[in-house]
Amino acid sequence: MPEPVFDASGTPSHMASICQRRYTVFAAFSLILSLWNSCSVPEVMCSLLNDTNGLIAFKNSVDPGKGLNWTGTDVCRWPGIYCSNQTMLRVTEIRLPGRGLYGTIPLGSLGQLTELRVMSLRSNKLSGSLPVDLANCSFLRSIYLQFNELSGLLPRNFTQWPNLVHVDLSFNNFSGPVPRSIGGLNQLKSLFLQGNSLSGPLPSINIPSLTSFSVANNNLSGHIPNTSSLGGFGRAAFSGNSLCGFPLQECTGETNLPSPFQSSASIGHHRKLSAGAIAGISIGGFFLLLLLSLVCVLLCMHGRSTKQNQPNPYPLQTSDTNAIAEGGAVSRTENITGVSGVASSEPDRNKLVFFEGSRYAFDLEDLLRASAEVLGKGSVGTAYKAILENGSIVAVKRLKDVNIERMEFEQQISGVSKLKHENLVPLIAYYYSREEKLLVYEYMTNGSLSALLHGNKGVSRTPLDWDTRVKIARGAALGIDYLHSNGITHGNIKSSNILLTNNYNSSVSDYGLAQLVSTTPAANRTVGYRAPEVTDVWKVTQKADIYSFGVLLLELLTGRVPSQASMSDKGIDLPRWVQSVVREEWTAEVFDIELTRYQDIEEEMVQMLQIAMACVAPSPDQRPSMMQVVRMVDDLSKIGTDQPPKLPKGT
Ligand SMILES: Nc1ncnc2c1ncn2[C@@H]1O[C@H](COP(=O)(O)OP(=O)(O)OP(=O)(O)O)[C@@H](O)[C@H]1O
Repeated sequence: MPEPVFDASGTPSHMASICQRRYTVFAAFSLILSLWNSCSVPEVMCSLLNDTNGLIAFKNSVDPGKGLNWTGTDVCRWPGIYCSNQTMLRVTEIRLPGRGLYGTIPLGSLGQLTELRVMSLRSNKLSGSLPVDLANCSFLRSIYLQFNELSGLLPRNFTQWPNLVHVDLSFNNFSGPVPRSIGGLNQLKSLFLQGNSLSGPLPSINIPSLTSFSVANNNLSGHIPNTSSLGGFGRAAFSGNSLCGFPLQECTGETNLPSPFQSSASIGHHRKLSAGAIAGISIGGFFLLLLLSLVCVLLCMHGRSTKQNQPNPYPLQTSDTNAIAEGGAVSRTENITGVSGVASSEPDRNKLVFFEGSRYAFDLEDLLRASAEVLGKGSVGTAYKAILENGSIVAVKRLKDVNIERMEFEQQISGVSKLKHENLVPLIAYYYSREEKLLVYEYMTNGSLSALLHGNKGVSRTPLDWDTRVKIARGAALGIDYLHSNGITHGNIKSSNILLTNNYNSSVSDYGLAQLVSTTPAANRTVGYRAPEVTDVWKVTQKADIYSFGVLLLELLTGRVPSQASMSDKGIDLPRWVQSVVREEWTAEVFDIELTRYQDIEEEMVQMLQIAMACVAPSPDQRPSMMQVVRMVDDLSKIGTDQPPKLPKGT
């Protein structure tokens, strides 16, 4: 029975047990070496020496910056190395995610850890191919090597690790075929190979235990094998390849048929092209290019003259980046709304209706003169950031497809305007005309939680620390609880609808819109947050909101994007994935790599995970109410007490 990673106090439990039964194996490293050389000691000691030597070889190769603080003679005390007394204190786990490891895993290193169960080296910069002697680690259950720069072929014979349960090799540079032998891993629960350069057909994988799977964004081609275990995974698991068949589009003609023979045939054909043919193609290509350039130049010249003569009434819709780059005020006839100062025939076309207690003082004219940039396009319309001449900044949501009469619109919006809470984005004003419906909100300076978590993954990224994540979760929970206690269902809880101020106070946006735009088709709404019982996206219950909030908590904990409706899907089914993870011994693997830098947060993270899992319970009745969620988050965060902030490790 595998041990849990954390015990009740949040301390790694195997570490605790190891500490109890730890014995000093060797007095000094020199002694280790002399023992190794003579090897007249019992076999277990030799094996332990192999572990030590293997780890030293690994460190020497991948830790040039000497970031691994592996000192002392007892490998079981080295950070990231775990032993088990069940295996006579042999190394059973190596967990070094995000430790800046760099270089290749050499032969004679990890391949010496013959009792290894868990190899977690994700999010490093490991490169080169996997050493063949990893075959010696025949007890391996979990391999996490995602987000490295590993390359070469995948091991041909995966059945050399018959106990494998979790394999994540995603986001590396592996090439060549997906080995058929994977199909023989009958305990496998998760297989992630997405984001590599794997090619050829997808072999038949029929493993009943498989619950998580992706081969997206490789170069695979041909039919998706029609097996019962692959049939349950959505399109996103296969997208970004040249695959066809369920759940992607049907295979048509020869183009989608398994390709190894086709491609080798066509390569052969290319090789046989004569020099004359090549010259002909080159000359033809040159003239075609010349012709295309000419057409482009003519089109550009024509475009410019048209622009000068005819003002575009919707500049931000058609050329967002130009509008931002030009940065100028939008003129009266070229404005956010598209409402020309002279075009509308409605008597109160200029009326921007402010709600009671608004601290803003501007009218439609001012809004039309504001400079604007597109914040994003959502399912109900486009959102703009508008900077008014008096310096005020507001967010303007230009609703599309609102087909209700003025009176009904005003009634609905007046109800929405009465919802006032520090964790709701304040609605300031609205505008209604036959052509345009606008909602004006307070602008939230720190953008959305989605952008904060998933945007800017470059070196300039500021990590989102644990306390801030808890603060954001709590604010969002309070906002949703306020809506629920007023009988309102949000219907679209997701990270792009949680907006943040400078101090990371979080507010819920887009509340009360479901009623306004009920006629809008909602095909492109995000599905990753949708509760399983919801079949009509506009008819959601408060319990479905709680499910969505649970997914949002999982997003905060894992840093992963929940699966999207769109085909450019980077996400996964978060509740399903996390469930499969926590059933195993590797709870620690779910947490965002960014969080591993902070001290003393394991217990809180595990508690937050429990709250999230309660929220995403498949049955609505089993989910807590939002008020209970707020209480649980409060218990966990103890916000307002004198808790010191969580510091990065090593400080
Ligand atoms: N008041 C605001 N302050 C700052 N940014 C905002 C504001 N309102 C919306 N945004 C940002 O504008 C973008 C578009 O928002 P919008 O609500 O129109 O679409 P969405 O949230 O992406 O999708 P959906 O329509 O399904 O809610 C999002 O990135 C959102 O974070």
